[in-house]
Amino acid sequence: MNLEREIAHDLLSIGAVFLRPDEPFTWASGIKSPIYCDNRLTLTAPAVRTAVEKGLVELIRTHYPDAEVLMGTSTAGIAHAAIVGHLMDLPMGYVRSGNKDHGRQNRIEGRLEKGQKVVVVEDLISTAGSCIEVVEALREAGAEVLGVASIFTYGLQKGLDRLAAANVVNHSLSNFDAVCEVAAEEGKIKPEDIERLKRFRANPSDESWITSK
Ligand SMILES: O=P(O)(O)OC[C@H]1O[C@H](OP(=O)(O)OP(=O)(O)O)[C@H](O)[C@@H]1O
Ligand SMILES: O=C(O)c1cc(=O)[nH]c(=O)[nH]1
Repeated sequence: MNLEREIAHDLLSIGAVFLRPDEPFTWASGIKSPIYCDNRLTLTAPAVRTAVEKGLVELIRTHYPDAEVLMGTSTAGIAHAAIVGHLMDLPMGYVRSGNKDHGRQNRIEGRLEKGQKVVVVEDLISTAGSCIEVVEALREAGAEVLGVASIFTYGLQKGLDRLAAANVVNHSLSNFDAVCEVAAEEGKIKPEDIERLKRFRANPSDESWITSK
């Protein structure tokens, strides 16, 4: 099994992937979705957490060998950035969603020198809005952002277009297609629901999948 399928299997095995076409989730972007992938649950499942963090280490070594600092996205990316930073013996910090309104009023936490080569650690990419905001804050602070390392991506066209427009590279351990494939093989999803999921992924703003079965 390749890594994206192994991680898909791991996420499914701990119940981190919720398929609920009849009772849609609302994503951070406001999109109504038949699927929600809760990577936060990997933190409380040590065997899967180990697979995820080792995967992220390999991904960063392969795609961003010059990384000098890891920066987690708030909040779900922070723990992963901390664990991977520890495993790679790299400095780690995180980027808040906005400036803190007391203390040092930081948005970026941890020391960051101008010109340092940074990899952003994100748990999940839907529309890519969150990770692009983080990259922009880091660039504004003078960092050279090598790219994003994430656990899961939906591969939505909107996300891909936004990443390209912002000149941000992303590499993910697993993705929507791998989860659908493995879930179907393991009997964890009904064939008719796969069709609805695929229609959703092709065009999330067309909500006709909600009423059709
Ligand atoms: O690609 P996007 O459309 O930006 O969506 C993905 C983001 O949404 C989730 O975070 P959420 O806002 O739920 O906050 P959390 O990390 O604090 O749980 C997830 O952890 C990503 O950061
Ligand atoms: O876009 C989101 O908010 C989102 C989607 C998803 O599947 N999982 C998650 O944690 N956030």
